[in-house]
Amino acid sequence: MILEVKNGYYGYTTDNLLQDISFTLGEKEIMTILGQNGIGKTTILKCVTGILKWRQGQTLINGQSMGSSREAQKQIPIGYVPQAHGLSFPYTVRELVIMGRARHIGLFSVPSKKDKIIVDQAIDEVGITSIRDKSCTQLSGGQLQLVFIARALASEPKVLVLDEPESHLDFRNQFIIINLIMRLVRERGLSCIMNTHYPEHALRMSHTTLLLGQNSYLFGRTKEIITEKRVEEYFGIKAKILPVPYKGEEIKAFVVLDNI
Ligand SMILES: Nc1ncnc2c1ncn2[C@@H]1O[C@H](COP(=O)(O)OP(=O)(O)OP(=O)(O)O)[C@@H](O)[C@H]1O
Repeated sequence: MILEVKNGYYGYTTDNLLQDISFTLGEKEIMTILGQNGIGKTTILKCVTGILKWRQGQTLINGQSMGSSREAQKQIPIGYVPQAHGLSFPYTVRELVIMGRARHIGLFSVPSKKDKIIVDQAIDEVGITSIRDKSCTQLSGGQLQLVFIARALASEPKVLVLDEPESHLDFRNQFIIINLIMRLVRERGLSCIMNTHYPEHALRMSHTTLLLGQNSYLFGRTKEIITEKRVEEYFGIKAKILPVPYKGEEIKAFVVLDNI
């Protein structure tokens, strides 16, 4: 196990938004977090990455508390990909990705040759070399999402944390992002935590799922968590989940029947 959250509580007011959240993330595992708008998915990611501090409970990295051990953070660096909104400052793609090297570059230093190689590798890995000198203000939503993923990769993370990376993208681009994340886990050996609004994406790509409800949550193997009954209970949606054989594997098709 590479990362663990133990009994996490968080609230923006005196009330707790998140209560007693616990889960584990294994090596080369993808975990998805599902739940309705405003339920607390982004807040969980911010607490996991240390942007927000758990009110109670903790994030453990390799068994060590992340808050108290800088060594643990160095051993298992976390790359964060926030929800991609448009940028108002016209950085080029390469300039934005170089920002991912911030923790490796001294305060008054300039990027080294090694930094630049790692940045170009990250740009290449997500397939945006042809636009690397373009201004980020001129990119499509899908391209900008790839730039944010490249920026996180440039930090050489062991764990990638992504906030709804496929939201606001068209059908094909959603799938390109999903495939990219699955490839990064397979080939780079990363582990990944990802928020999504799509149960079918969770079924397709994740090993484990945290299903967040108003005052409760479920965590476990994705195929055991995302069932027709749970989708009805947590989303108010009647759906069928059907097995579809493809390339020697079984993909789960998700068919929405009705809302209730
Ligand atoms: N900085 C903040 N200060 C006060 N309340 C906040 C803050 N950020 C988020 N909230 C509130 O906390 C709740 C959870 O927000 P969060 O963004 O974690 O939800 P989410 O599940 O990620 O939503 P979505 O699916 O719409 O992105 C919401 O009611 C939101 O309004």
